[in-house]
Amino acid sequence: MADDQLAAIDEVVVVGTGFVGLPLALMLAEHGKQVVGVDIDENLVDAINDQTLHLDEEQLQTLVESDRVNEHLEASTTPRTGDAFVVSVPTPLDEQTKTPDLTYVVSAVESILPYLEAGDLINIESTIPPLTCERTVIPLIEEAGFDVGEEIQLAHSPERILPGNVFEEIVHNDRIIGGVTEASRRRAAKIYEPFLDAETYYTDLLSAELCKLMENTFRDVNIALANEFALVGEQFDVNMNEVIELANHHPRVDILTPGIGVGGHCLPVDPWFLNDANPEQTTLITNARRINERMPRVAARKVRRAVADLTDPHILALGLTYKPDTNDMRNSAAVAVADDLDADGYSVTRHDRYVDGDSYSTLSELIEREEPDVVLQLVPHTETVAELNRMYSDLREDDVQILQFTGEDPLDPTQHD
Ligand SMILES: NC(=O)c1ccc[n+]([C@@H]2O[C@H](COP(=O)([O-])OP(=O)(O)OC[C@H]3O[C@@H](n4cnc5c(N)ncnc54)[C@H](O)[C@@H]3O)[C@@H](O)[C@H]2O)c1
Ligand SMILES: CC(=O)N[C@@H]1[C@@H](OP(=O)(O)OP(=O)(O)OC[C@H]2O[C@@H](n3ccc(=O)[nH]c3=O)[C@H](O)[C@@H]2O)O[C@H](CO)[C@@H](O)[C@@H]1O
Repeated sequence: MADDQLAAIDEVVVVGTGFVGLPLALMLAEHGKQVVGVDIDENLVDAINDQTLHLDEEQLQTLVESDRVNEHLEASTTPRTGDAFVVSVPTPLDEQTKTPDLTYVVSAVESILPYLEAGDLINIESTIPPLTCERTVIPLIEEAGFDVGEEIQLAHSPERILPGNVFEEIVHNDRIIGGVTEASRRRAAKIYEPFLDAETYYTDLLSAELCKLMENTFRDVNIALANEFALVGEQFDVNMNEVIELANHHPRVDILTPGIGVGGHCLPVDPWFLNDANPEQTTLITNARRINERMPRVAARKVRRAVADLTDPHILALGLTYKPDTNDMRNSAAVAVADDLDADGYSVTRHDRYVDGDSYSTLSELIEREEPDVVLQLVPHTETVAELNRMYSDLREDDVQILQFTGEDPLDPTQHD
């Protein structure tokens, strides 16, 4: 079937309006689609409808406040009918068993079923384990009496946006669309057509599921390699970042940056989905995970060593997010480092202006209030780094030790004393 013979997509129901679903809903509404954003979080639904959301990317915030978006986007706690349903709900990891938790996907698909009509499209954007569409999603739709592929089109287009650069990436990242049929994937592409300025690649459902998991596993394993290099470097007392930079001058070498650990919603989670699918063949992947999970303990050890000469130091920990210039604390290595020091009996006070808003006005005011012996910068938020830079000499005069995991070697807190 030629693309122009596929039924139009005018009304889109986005189920799960969090980090992934909301930007899509905003983009579609801005481009004139009639969008219903469904979420079980009533506060979020109200905030979307009242336009009182605060997003940390300027262009997304502009969309939240746009009249056009307001006219075309309505949030609701229950689905409605529509031409296409996009599922963007969480797919967390059961921390005990390291297995995927599909309960949100199941309840989201179940919530759509009463509103489904022959001719509709369901597109899963959530990151899902291999064969989730075939073994979980398709049976749910078929139990509701629909023939998947004939009456209901099904696609999986995993989201690839990078937190911190969502507006740019939602438009310019190439899209992978797996479909149960050719018509399903081509029709799913129509969802993105209004704003996508990138290539679309078509495949089957399973390949799309695997592709997303492989992308994040690739990054996680490569960060683990950088971290392992940093651990090797420890014994030689060399700055491994400099060595990595030298190695990266090789035309086929591109080593990533070692750090205090790998956080976020995706990299610490998705590799386990592959492990769950095939435990025997994923030993490199799980070893890499374990290395990355170990890094906060390594970082805490470095801090302990750096403050060993101080008696009962009061440590002011700055930065609690999983990476700089975001307010997202999910699986944050910085929190794990602070927890480790806490558990060891250190007095640690934590602050992150990206997370706790106006808990302090200026860093100097906070330092005056807390009177720390050590300022430990765990996350290099641009603003915090600039503030600390300005305060170096004053802090040194007051005998405050400054440790920053942003120095030349990210695993060795640069000491200014
Ligand atoms: N955060 C990222 O960087 C990112 C990037 C790419 C892909 N992903 C994947 O996208 C999916 C969503 O992640 P996220 O970061 O947007 O999560 P999120 O927690 O920010 O948002 C998910 C939303 O779904 C809502 N929800 C849960 N169950 C629901 C239901 N049954 N019906 C309606 N709403 C429901 C929640 O209330 C929440 O608002 C996950 O599979 C994730 O792995 C995330
Ligand atoms: C393949 C890929 O790119 N996927 C991205 C990723 O987004 P993310 O924000 O989770 O990714 P990162 O920015 O890599 O950060 C993760 C953690 O790794 C630490 N880190 C990073 C680089 C490094 O050299 N050394 C490090 O130590 C960093 O501090 C942080 O804690 O998953 C999203 C959801 O699936 C994707 O959509 C998105 O495309």
